[in-house]
Amino acid sequence: MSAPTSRARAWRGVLTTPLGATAAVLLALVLAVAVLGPVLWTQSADAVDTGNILGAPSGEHWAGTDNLGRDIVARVLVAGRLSILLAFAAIGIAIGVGLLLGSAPFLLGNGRAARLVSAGVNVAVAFPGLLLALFFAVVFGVGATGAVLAIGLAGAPTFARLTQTLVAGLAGREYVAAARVAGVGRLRILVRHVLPNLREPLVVNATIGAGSSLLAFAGLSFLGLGVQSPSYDWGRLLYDGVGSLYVNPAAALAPGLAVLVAGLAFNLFGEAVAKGLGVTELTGPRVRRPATKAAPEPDEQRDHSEGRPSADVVLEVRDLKVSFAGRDGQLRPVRGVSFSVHRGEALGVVGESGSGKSLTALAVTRLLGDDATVEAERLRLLGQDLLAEATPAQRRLLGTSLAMVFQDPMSSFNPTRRIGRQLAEVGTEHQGMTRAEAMARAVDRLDAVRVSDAADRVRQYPHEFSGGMRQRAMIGMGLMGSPSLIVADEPTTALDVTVQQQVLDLLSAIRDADDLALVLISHDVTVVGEVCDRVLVMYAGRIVEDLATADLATAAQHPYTRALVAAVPDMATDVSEPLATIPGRPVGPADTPAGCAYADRCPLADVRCRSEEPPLERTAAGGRVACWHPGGEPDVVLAGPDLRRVER
Ligand SMILES: Nc1ncnc2c1ncn2[C@@H]1O[C@H](COP(=O)(O)OP(=O)(O)OP(=O)(O)O)[C@@H](O)[C@H]1O
Repeated sequence: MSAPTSRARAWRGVLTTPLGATAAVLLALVLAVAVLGPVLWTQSADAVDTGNILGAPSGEHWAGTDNLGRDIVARVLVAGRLSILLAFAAIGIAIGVGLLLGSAPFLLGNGRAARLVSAGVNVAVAFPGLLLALFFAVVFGVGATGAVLAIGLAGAPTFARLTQTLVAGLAGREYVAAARVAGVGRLRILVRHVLPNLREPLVVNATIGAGSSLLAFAGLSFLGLGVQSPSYDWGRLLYDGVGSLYVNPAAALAPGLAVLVAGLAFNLFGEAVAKGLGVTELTGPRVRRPATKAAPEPDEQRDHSEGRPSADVVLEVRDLKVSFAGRDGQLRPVRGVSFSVHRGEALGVVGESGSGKSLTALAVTRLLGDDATVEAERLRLLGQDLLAEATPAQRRLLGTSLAMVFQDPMSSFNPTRRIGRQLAEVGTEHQGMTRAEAMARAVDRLDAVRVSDAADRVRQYPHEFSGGMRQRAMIGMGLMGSPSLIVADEPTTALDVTVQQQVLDLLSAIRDADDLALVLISHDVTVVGEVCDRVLVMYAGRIVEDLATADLATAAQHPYTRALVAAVPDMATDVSEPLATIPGRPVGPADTPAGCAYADRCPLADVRCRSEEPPLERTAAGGRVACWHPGGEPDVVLAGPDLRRVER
């Protein structure tokens, strides 16, 4: 139970700082007055004394009396409850409307309607809050209800903007992506995975907002637009007190002081909590088919394993391109990638950072954001066209046939939900299971991925799992359905070496047991060599070589593949010598040259390499290579740190 404990510790930390302790005491006092005020002092607050009208402060009446001789201090104490309730109601409206508007872009799928809502919120945020409140106060009429609605609605844009920012941040988290892959609808993702994570920033901001609402009420009541007689809040008392300012200034001062103290208490407490808990937030891709179908299929578009029966094909990718609108024109980090993966096959994708491995995987799993344009001649999973708009059937197919394993097992799970419930969601969403059945399946799947004491573990939160266990649980989540394909993007990079091996062994075992297809993305040739049958080597958004893993060490044709392999130290590496590295830096999508993208780093490059891009052509060994000098002897420079460090 370390979550509640660490949370409790954080709260204790908040309360033991001078600022936190002062704010907490002040807030407790204010709330105590709100609760007890009307019970203890209503009688004296209502006691009319016509013999002491507008009396000056005295021992009996510390702040004097009002125009009916009633005790000002007692009235201020009684007014606390209404003032605070009104502020809470207004903040409730602001949060409710803010949540609706702020989550709308996520629910609307970031299309035109979503952009319209965002633009509306941005305009409203730019509008001065008090002016908005005045506008609404006039619209809703004079009185407490009008003031609550006015202040609530005027505060909504700020909360909408906050929610929008927080939701956008959480929408990029891997557990949200995992839920999307699992086909969970946007509304459900919002309710289950996104909103629970907004609790803390929202509570902190609501606390601060309550302080500001108190001030806003005082402002409206002061203008005569708030609470009307005979009811009274602090603002109303202020309004009445100002009328007799020259006779008894304390009549205005006392409610003013109450607003100040209560506002300060809420604001300080909110700030202290934000500081203590580390809350810093205060206050599907466009899929397009190519316009014209490429005429005859070039050799480049056919891949290595085309001889195999088509019924075996799990994933088929032809001429996949991913582009983004850059400041200086379009960027295309994936420039025409074609491959197929068959049942039972493990395909590795290697290449240095920025070569387009992850974008390729994300395009296949339809997890790219709205800013990406995906084009492909063909993109099919189990024969289903992934380029078509996602129908419920397609979402189900993606949810049950495709499992995605991400790099960081911590961010792959929603930290606020128990592991078991997160796994079980796949069962209840896609397989029509009851909660109990899905939970039983979750236990079984955790067992299958070798998580010990699975029956107990399902009740734990992600942070109670070790890194390796979380990654195994993530794989278990993929196995809740009956996947035909597992896409694992750097699944071991965040783990230590011994745990890495366990996860790789597990992936291999699962593939063997269920005859699954596996796409394993890694910058580490050794990892891929260990698990995969076939390797795609990517460079600057293209496949530069496609070969059997067995050929990696001895029969690679492309100088880049050879350099990658040569850069991996083995038992024969002389430890007194610097480790091999590839000279130069990989080219980015903005500076891809006209000829071969690797030419600047290639020891074999000649004039042709620098002017003409080599096509991906079939090799005698049955692979594919894109090089004008395949098989030429590369001259690997021995210097510098190892490849992994060069890449990062
Ligand atoms: N949203 C984006 N907008 C513009 N460029 C992008 C975007 N996402 C990725 N890129 C660029 O696309 C290129 C390929 O990125 P990708 O993440 O696929 O590389 P990678 O081979 O997986 O590298 P890594 O191992 O570091 O994850 C990079 O140069 C990256 O900067």
